[in-house]
Amino acid sequence: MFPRERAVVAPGAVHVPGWLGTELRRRLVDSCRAWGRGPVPFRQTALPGGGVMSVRTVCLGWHWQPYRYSRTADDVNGARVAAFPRWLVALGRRALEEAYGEDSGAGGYTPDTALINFYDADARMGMHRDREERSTAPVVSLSIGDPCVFRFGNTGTRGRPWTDVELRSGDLFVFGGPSRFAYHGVPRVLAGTGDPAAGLASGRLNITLRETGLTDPGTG
Ligand SMILES: O=C(O)CCC(=O)C(=O)O
Ligand SMILES: [Fe+2]
Repeated sequence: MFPRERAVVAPGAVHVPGWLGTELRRRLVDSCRAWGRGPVPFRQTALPGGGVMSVRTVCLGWHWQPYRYSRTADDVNGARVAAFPRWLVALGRRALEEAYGEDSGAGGYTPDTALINFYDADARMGMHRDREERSTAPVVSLSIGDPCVFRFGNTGTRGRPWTDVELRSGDLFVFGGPSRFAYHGVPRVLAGTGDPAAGLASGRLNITLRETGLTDPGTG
């Protein structure tokens, strides 16, 4: 086993292998299970073209649906999504500091939404940009469970050039700065055993933390 090296995949896009220890992975798995019990369950997102995403998703703070955020999960059960917890803000700040260093402005990072995606062995995610946010703050991505191929492209087109990165359990990937609005996707999940030590028997969890830049109507 060779230690995997941290890598700057594109300007502002940093991969830090094995960043999450067992305790945090376990806490995240437990928390994701609890969030999936309500107020809004995991759902396969319906796309405007009639398709359905293969991943199962639940959101915190703000609910994402193609292609906007709202406080209530209008395409699921209409409930207001669970609050975005303070400890995830702190984790997001630590992640930015890890990726970009001490003077990265991580202290001002205040993610207010998380998209939690569960991939079974056949799930994937097409090339897309995270662009419903009204903030240019970085996206912090945490992976737990089965490895996957994460395809990180460019800001101009869905196509090449791109770099394929294997994301494994515990890996951190941050994309900000010139890479914030780059295309990316998950062409495949690699056969694996989940992460039994973290309490995930199979599949892959990915959690992205983001700043929406949104405020509730009437609150400023
Ligand atoms: O699963 C991943 O690693 C990426 C997820 C993603 O791109 C998204 O939720 O927008
Ligand atoms: Fe994304």
